[in-house]
Amino acid sequence: MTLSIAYLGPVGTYTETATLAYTQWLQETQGKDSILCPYPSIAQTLQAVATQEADFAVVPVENSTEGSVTITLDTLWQLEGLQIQKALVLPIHHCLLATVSSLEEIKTVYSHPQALAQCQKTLESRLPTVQLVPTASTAEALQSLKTEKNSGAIASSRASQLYNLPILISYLNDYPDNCTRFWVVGLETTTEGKYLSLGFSTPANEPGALVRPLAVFAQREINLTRIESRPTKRSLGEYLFFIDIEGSLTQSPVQAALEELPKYTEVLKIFGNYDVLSIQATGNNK
Ligand SMILES: O=C(O)C(=O)Cc1ccccc1
Repeated sequence: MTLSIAYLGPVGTYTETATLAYTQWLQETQGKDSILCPYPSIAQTLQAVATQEADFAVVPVENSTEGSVTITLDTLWQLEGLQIQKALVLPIHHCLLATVSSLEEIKTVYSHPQALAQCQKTLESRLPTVQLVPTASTAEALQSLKTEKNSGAIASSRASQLYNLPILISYLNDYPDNCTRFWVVGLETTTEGKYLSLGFSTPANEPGALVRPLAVFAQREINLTRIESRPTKRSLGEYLFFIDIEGSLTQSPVQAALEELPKYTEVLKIFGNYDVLSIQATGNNK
């Protein structure tokens, strides 16, 4: 059976690069074939799995420079039954693509908001007067280069090759170790792996409301690797908390912590237990 994998398209996005590395891993370790299905937004990519249009979705979740991709956290919270199957870490190396030959000719730069943010200092110093315009993905930004002469787009060198567009600046990142973590999401419940992600709301806005659920892990020497808050969207100042821990559902301290956690949470969602696949930056996947 060929697996279908939804990703933020079109062809040439960083998410596609991460997805291709995952399909290669699926082929090499499990002998499974897969096809890639591009979607126009991260929310639609995740919905494709929730509605069983696709078997898996690959979505960006966090960047080392810019932090969380909030639409991924919000959509994962809203949709029922999604489970993280794996995390993928991809080094991100941004380029400025343009058809004009000098920087002075560029009036507008298009890209995904994460890419614009990851290059903001460099843009400020090298292109201080340009207008920055967000697009649904880095590859989507390349459409503007066709229609608008004085425009540039931030995308990968792979996208430059695929769309046959010249690179005007080959290194645009503010920070050299710029990496993005992606999650592979499916419907199958996951029960083992090095990391576990969960989200919860707290029953009351009172002293200790957050420390109590966190202490459940600390008391058992379970390490937290990340915490992120998001508004509940019900009222100002009310939050959901997303946490990642180091641990597997096969370990009894983790099982005990998860049994105790409902005492101190209002809604609790376990998003999955998974391992990480680090993707090397090569000529093919940059
Ligand atoms: O727009 C893309 O290419 C994406 O895959 C989203 C993204 C943007 C910037 C860094 C990592 C992922």
